[in-house]
Amino acid sequence: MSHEVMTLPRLWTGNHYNEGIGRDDMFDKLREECGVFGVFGHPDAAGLSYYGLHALQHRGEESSGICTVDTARGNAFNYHRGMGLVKEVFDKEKLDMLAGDRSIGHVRYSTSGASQLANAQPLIFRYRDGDLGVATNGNIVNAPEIRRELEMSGSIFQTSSDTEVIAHLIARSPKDFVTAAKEALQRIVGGFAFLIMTNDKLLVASDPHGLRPLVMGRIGDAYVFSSETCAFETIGAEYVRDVQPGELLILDSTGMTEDRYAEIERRATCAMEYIYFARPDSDINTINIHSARKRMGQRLAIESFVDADIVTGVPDSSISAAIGYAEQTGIPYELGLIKNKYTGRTFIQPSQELREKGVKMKLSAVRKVVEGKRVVMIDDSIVRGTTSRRIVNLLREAGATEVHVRITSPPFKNPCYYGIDTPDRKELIASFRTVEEICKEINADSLSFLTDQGFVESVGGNDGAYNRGMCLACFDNDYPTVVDEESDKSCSC
Ligand SMILES: O=P(O)(O)OC[C@H]1O[C@H](OP(=O)(O)OP(=O)(O)O)[C@H](O)[C@@H]1O
Ligand SMILES: NC(=O)CC[C@H](N)C(=O)O
Ligand code: SF4
Ligand SMILES: [Mg+2]
Repeated sequence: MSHEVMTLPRLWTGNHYNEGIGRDDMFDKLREECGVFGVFGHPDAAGLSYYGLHALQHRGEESSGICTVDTARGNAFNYHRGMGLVKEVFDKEKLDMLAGDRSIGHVRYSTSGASQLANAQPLIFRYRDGDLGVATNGNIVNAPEIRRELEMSGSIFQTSSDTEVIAHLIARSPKDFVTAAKEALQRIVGGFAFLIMTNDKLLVASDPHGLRPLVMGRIGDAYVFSSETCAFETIGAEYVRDVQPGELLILDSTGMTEDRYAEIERRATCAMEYIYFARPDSDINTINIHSARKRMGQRLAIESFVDADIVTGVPDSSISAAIGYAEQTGIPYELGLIKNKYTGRTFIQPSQELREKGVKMKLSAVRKVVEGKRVVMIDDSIVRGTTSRRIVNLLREAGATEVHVRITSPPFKNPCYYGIDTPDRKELIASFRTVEEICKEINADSLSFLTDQGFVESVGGNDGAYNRGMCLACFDNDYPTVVDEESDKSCSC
C-alpha cells in the first residue's frame, strides 16, 4: 500500500507523489463516487474527520486523506493521504500528527484520473498566499478543456485528476481568494461538492444544480460538513441543513458567511443517490433514503405485481425496497440471499475454473429458504446485467422454481458525467436491449422496472408531488448541463 505523510509548516516547499496501486476491478459494479467531510472549529478536527470518513466509506474505497489547519500553531497545514480504506490509511500515530481545529477529508472512488496516490485527495498545493487543500465529490465536465487552456499558457499540472483545475484557476487569478474561488466555480461545469481550505479560510460549495449531496451540521460550537448525514450520527453532530445548489459558504476567524456564486439553474439532485449510493440511514434534501427505497418497492408492487411465495432483496442496497414490495403485496419477505461482508477490494477473484466449480465470493443463496419457491428478486439497478444474471442463476441453482426480477429504478440507458463511474453507453444493457431481451439475457421468468413517474413520486413520498428536482439523465438522457458525449468521461484529463 502506498502512503504519503506530510506535515507542512508555514513554509512548505514541495510535494512528493508516489506511484499508486491500480484499480481493482474484481466485480462488475456501478462504481461509487466520493465522500467529503469537513470540520471547522473543533480541537480534534482530524479525529472527527476520521470517524466521519469511516461513515462515508461506502462512497469510495480507493484512497483516503485528511488535511488540517492548526490555528493554535500559526495556521500550519498538516496532511496525510494513502491508498486504501480509512482504517488502513490512518492509525493513532498518524492522527496525532494531524493537529488542528479545521480539517477537510476525502474518500475516493476515481472518476477522472487514475487510482493512484498522486490523485488521492485532499489535493494539496502551495500558492502565492500559502497552502491550499481541495477535496471534492463529483466530476468537472469541462476539466479537459480548461486544463488544456491552462497548460497552453504555462501551467504544469501535478496530477491527472479533474479536481486540480480549480486550484490553478484560483491561483492564477490576480483577485482576492474568495473572488478568485467564486470565478473559478463559475467557470467549471459539472456536478460537485467542494471543500476548499487555505491557512485562514474554509470554503464550502455545491454545484449550481446540487447534483452531489452536501450537508451542514453542528457539534458544539463547531461546524461540520459531510456528503451524507449518516456521518453526523456517527460523530454525534446535529444536522442543520443541506448546502444549496450554487451556494458558497465562507468560514474564517470571523465566523460563517452564507454567499452564493451562482443562481439555482435547475435543481437536479442525483437520482442514483436515492436509488443506490447513499446509506439507508442518510437523509438527502430531508428525505430519508431507507424510507424512499421502501416506497420505491411499494410502488413497484403496484406497477408490476407478480404472484410468488417469497420476496428477497439483493443485499445490501435493495433490502429496504424488498421490504416495501413485501409489505405492499403481503408476500413474505425472506432472506434469500446473503452477502459475505468480508469480500472487499483486496480479495483475489476466483479463476474462471473455480467460478465454474461454484466458488461464490460475494453473494450466496439460502437454499433452505428458496428451494421449491417462486421468488421475487428485488434489485436497485441493472447496469451491465452481469449481477442480475449471476443472482438469478444462484437462486435457480439453490432450487427456486421461478425467479421474477423487479428493479427499483427505470432502465439505466445513459452514462453519468457527474462523478459516478458508469460504463460507456455501449456497455449499458438497457441502452440497446428491450425489457424482454434483458429478461431473456438474465434468465429471469419475468422482469419489470419502475417507471420514471413511479420513481419520482416514490422519492417525494406522501407530502405531495416531488418538486425539489432530480437529475434522471441516466434514465431519460436529459442532462442538466452540457456534456461532451464524445469524450471518454473516465479518462484522465
Ligand atoms: O448490472 P450490473 O452491471 O451487474 O450492476 C448492477 C448491480 O451493481 C450494483 O451492485 P454492486 O454489486 O455494485 O454492489 P452492492 O452490494 O453495493 O449492491 C447494483 O446494486 C446492482 O446490483
Ligand atoms: N467520485 C468522485 O467524486 C471523484 C472525484 C474526482 N473526480 C476524482 O476522480 O478524484
Ligand atoms: S446521470 Fe444518473 S448517476 Fe449521474 S448524476 Fe444524473 S442521475 Fe446521478
Ligand atoms: Mg447490488
